Formats: sequence, C-alpha cells, structure tokens
Amino acid sequence: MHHSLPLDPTSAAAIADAGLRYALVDPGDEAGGVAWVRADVRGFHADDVDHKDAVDNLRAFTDRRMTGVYDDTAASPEIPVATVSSWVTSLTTPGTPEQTQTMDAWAISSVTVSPTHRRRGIARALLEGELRTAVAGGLPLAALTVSEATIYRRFGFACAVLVADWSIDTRRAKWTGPAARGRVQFVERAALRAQADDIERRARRSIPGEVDRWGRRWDEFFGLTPDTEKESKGLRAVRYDDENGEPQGFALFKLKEHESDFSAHTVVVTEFVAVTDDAYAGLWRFLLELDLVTEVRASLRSVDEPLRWMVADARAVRKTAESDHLWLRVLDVPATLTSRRYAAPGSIAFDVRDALGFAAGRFVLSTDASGAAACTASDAPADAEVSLDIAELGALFLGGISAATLRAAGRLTATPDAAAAIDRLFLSPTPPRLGIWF
Ligand SMILES: CC(=O)SCCNC(=O)CCNC(=O)[C@H](O)C(C)(C)COP(=O)(O)OP(=O)(O)OC[C@H]1O[C@@H](n2cnc3c(N)ncnc32)[C@H](O)[C@@H]1OP(=O)(O)O
Repeated sequence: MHHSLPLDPTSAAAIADAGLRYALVDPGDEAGGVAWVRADVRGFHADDVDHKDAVDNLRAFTDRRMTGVYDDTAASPEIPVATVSSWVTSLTTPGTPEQTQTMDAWAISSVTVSPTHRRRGIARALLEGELRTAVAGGLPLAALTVSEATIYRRFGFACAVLVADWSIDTRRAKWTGPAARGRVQFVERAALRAQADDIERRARRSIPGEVDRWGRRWDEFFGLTPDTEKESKGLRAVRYDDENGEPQGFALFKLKEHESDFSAHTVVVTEFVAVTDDAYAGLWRFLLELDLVTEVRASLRSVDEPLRWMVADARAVRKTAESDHLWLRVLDVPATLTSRRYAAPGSIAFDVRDALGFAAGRFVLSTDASGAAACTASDAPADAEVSLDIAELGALFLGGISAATLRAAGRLTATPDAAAAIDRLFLSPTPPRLGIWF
C-alpha cells in the first residue's frame, strides 16, 4: 500500500525551491538503491559498503519507501544528499494477555542529511512530508527511534518507551527464581534463525511498544549476512523448549575473555526473547550460571526486569543505563487512543495543541470496565481535564510514562487528581519495551 503513496507535494516544492530534487527510489532500480544505501550509511558515520554488500543491505528495504533528496550539481549526483525510509509497522499496545492489541503505525527511519547540506531545512521537509504521507495513507500514529533526543519534539514526537541496560555480577547473584520445567539447549544459529520469527512474534504479542521485525535484521542478529558473518564466529545461540518440547524462547550471546583472568569472562547478550515466564527464568538462569563467567550484560531490556527479583543478592543486578527509545507522534487522536485497552473505567478530556495542525482539538476518551475505549472530538464534560501538546499525548499513549511525572515537570496542565486519573487508566501493567533499533 505505502509504496504507491505519492511524494508529498508540499515538501517536493520546498526542496525544489532549495534547488534540489525530492524523489522516491524505484524498488526495481538496483543502482539507485545502492546509491541510496551508501548515503544512508555515510549519514550515520558507518563504513562505506561495496556494491555486493549494498545489494544485500537493500533486502532490508524491500517493504519500505526509500526517499532521497538529490543535488544534480554535486560531484556524485547519483548519491542522495538526504535520505528517509518509511513503512507500515505493527505496534503492540497495552492490554492483558487475552486482550492484546496491535495497531498500524508509520515507522520512519534512515533520516540523514549530508554534512554538505545540513541546517537548510531539508530534514524538516522530509519529516513533515513523512507525517503528511502517513495521514494520506490513513495511519494514525508515526514512530521512530532516534539518534539524538533533541531533534524530533519540534515535529510532535515524544519518547513513549524507555529501555534499560543491565549488568549482572554472576558471582554474587545466586539464582533463587523459579525452576523452569523445560530445558535450554545449544542450537545452530542458522537453524534457530529459521524459528526466530515465530518465537519472537509470539513473545512480542504481550509487550507494548514492540514492533515487527524484518528478515534481514534477523539475519544480521544471527551473524548470517555477508557483513556480519566474520565477526559473528563467537556468537552462541541457545533455545528454551518447554516440557512438551515446544520452543518458547531463545538467547544469542557472545563471550568476552578477561585480559588476565580466564575464569572471568563477560557474557554480552545480544538477543533475549521469552514467550513464557518459564522461558524467561530458564534462559536467565542458564546465562547466570555459566562457568568461567563473572558478568552478564544485556541492553534494550525492560526498565523493570523481573530478573532483579530472581536472585539472592538483588544488588548483583544493576541497571547500568536507562534511556529514551521509542518515540511516537499522534496524527489522529481518536484512532490512536482507541487502539489500546485501559486499566480502569473513566473519562478524560484532552485539550490538544499541535503546532503542525494534524491533531489539535478537544477530545473525550471514555473507557469501560472491560478496558475498551471510545474517543471523539467533543465539548462534553469528563471526570478529568488535561491540556497538553500532541507530543505529550504520544508519551502517555503506551502507558510507560506517568501523567503525574509529566505534570510535575510542567509538560502538561492538569490538577494532581486529573493526572492520577490518567495514570489509573493509562499505565500499563508491564512497562512497554522495544528490543530493536529501527
Ligand atoms: C529516525 C532517525 O533516523 S534518527 C537519525 C537522525 N539522523 C542523524 O542523526 C544523522 C546525522 N545528522 C543528520 O543527518 C542531520 O544533521 C539531521 C537529519 C539530524 C538534521 O538535518 P538538517 O537538514 O540539518 O535539519 P534541518 O535544517 O531541517 O533542521 C530542522 C530543525 O531541527 C533542528 N535540528 C537539526 N538537527 C538537530 C540536532 N542534531 N539537534 C537539535 N536540533 C536539530 C534545526 O535547528 C531546525 O530547527 P527549527 O526548524 O525548529 O528552527
């Protein structure tokens, strides 16, 4: 669907005014795709890619719109001076395991502007163009992960999902969590890769904030692409099978040898997926009890890992970093707010400002005891009233950011009772999480 959406005419005009050309990369145009990939990797200061690797990279973009800005007067005019890619992703929203919901969102990635063309409004034209294209495609929400936390608020985005890095001192920890009933076993990376989609899709269903993966990214994680193969010889893969032999989780990890003490390796967990509580316990216990290891590290994990409560010495499990990860931009307030379940019945009136004019207005959200919601543009009274910018509505949406906190920070206007009322409805029983960059 999104491949056929036309280029945004307003952004095309703005870019033409700057003497540049805004164009979609034709998915059938390999040379154009390779040039676009080279601009994308250069924009993020990554190594250049040769033709073969660039063609392999393009596999990640088969479902995406790739847009470039071209300077026909440049020394290499085929290489765009700015890039952006976008596609429709399925985002998990809060509910209970029985009521899990997903919604379609416009994922935006690969935002780069060449240092030779920066700070002339090109990124603004690209971003605003993406938001208008999302609206034209009927998408109520846009989503991205960001290189810097300073860029996207001006476009109405805010952080909705925080993630954490964890470090576990395995000599201190001592497993006291439940004994898993299944077993953990080593599997070949390529064999596990074939099962990863299915296992991860089942795991993702109960994690608000998670989005679709795509094939080539899995190949990268498993060290199965030409550019990751060499450095992935040390990557180990284990799978958790339940007592009926059904795969319910897996982990990928690397071991780093200590420079002077062979009994003090560090394990770096690069992927950890658990469908069931049993799989979670079984896999973590396996990692924490590896011999010749003193530390296990994992990143892009929940800010509230149950693991902390599964060891004898809770101080052995340290959160070493916590940061913004998934950013959301609401484009259609009723369609977005009715795409999740809520924790309690009630009604909230949101008075929304939107400098870009997509979603401003007064909206009343009403939730019932089943967790279902209705939302309309309305002047009707509600249990609680709040006034906020569209960015803060995005922050609240997945139930990972507290309205009471935003109120205390001056990011929304409401009484303490109204903020508490929002939190009663919105906060997710499990904090949202997103285990991937996109
Ligand atoms: C979803 C993603 O892909 S995240 C990745 C973002 N890309 C990167 O980090 C790659 C390296 N950086 C770049 O390629 C560029 O510097 C970009 C894309 C961040 C900005 O591109 P530019 O074309 O220079 O931005 P543009 O001139 O359109 O600026 C738009 C606005 O953002 C502001 N802005 C631009 N870059 C930054 C920044 N790094 N930090 C804070 N503000 C910024 C500008 O001041 C301007 O503000 P205003 O319009 O409100 O006055």
